[in-house]
Amino acid sequence: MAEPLFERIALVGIGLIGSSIARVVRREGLAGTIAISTRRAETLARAKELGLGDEYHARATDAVADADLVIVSVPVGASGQVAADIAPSLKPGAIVTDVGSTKRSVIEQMAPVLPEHVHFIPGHPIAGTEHSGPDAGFAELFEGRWCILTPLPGTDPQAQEKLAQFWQRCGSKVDTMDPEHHDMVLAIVSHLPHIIAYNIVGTADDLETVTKSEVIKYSASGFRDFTRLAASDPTMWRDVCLHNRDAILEMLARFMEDLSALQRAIRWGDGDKLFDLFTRTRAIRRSIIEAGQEVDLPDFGRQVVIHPPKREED
Ligand SMILES: NC(=O)C1=CN([C@@H]2O[C@H](COP(=O)(O)OP(=O)(O)OC[C@H]3O[C@@H](n4cnc5c(N)ncnc54)[C@H](O)[C@@H]3O)[C@@H](O)[C@H]2O)C=CC1
Ligand SMILES: O=C(O)C(=O)Cc1ccc(O)cc1
Repeated sequence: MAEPLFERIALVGIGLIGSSIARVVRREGLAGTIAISTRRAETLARAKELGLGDEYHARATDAVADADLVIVSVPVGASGQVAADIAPSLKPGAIVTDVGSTKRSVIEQMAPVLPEHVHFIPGHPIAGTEHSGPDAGFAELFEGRWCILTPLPGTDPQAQEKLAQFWQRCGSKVDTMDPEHHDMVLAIVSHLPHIIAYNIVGTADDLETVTKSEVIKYSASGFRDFTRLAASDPTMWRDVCLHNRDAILEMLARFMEDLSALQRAIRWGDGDKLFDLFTRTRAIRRSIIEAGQEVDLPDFGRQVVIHPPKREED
């Protein structure tokens, strides 16, 4: 087993992401000690039952005391409160990071309350599922997935390099990005798809002419894919919507304009327009597969079917 990267890692929040980190840290021997803390006593007890760490603390201050790396894995709306709680107990020189799906808001909440003597380096593993809680995590979650760091100006390059190494040893590829740009990119590739999924499943649920049992019975795979996303954690996604408001509204405006154009093409029978758009979007799917970015979700055993190129006359 390689040398641990950190003497003591503290995990604040032990849901899907926190528990996946705990599992991979244990598997790869990345920490001398894993100290866990979370808000609810039952979740902490479950983490202990699952043997996710070495120490379990009701108070986050006790978990982070003397930690070299602190990872905050809570819904983004709780980041400021957690940062304020742990601030007085952080060791000088410790690296403090997070995994939140939005970055500008997390920085605005955490940076002002963290002491100057720690290295605060925000992060976001682009890896997850629709499940939540400590039972949902798995050590392979980050394998081959990107982790984006959004360091603040003046960040210590050695601390940044050490955090990048940490994520690489968890199996991730690491990129750095400006927080505003991160929030724009994620708004289109992750936040909007979830919002659209919540919306379409809600629309189906509200229909009077098609019954709920018909929706369940006849749901084609397209609709089923939406129901997976729409089963994601409500607290987490409420917070993402509220904390990446501007970028999401910008992308939603673009989306609705394009949807109106699509609606017009359908209304006026503009087959060429529909065909052109569908051809262009199909190429994006191919690029994702070629770039090796398609994920096989272990709990679904979903297989990727790559269709042969479509003939002109089809
Ligand atoms: N679920 C996903 O697919 C992904 C989630 N993320 C981000 O990771 C973070 C955590 O998400 P999950 O692990 O999925 O959520 P989760 O719901 O599975 O776990 C959240 C954890 O935070 C704790 N918590 C909640 N409020 C707290 C508070 N005020 N103080 C202390 N602990 C608190 C909960 O007890 C739980 O242990 C979120 O910021 C989310 O945006 C990032 C990538 C993927
Ligand atoms: O389950 C899915 O399809 C996801 O998109 C997971 C996910 C959710 C939130 C993130 O910030 C990153 C990844």
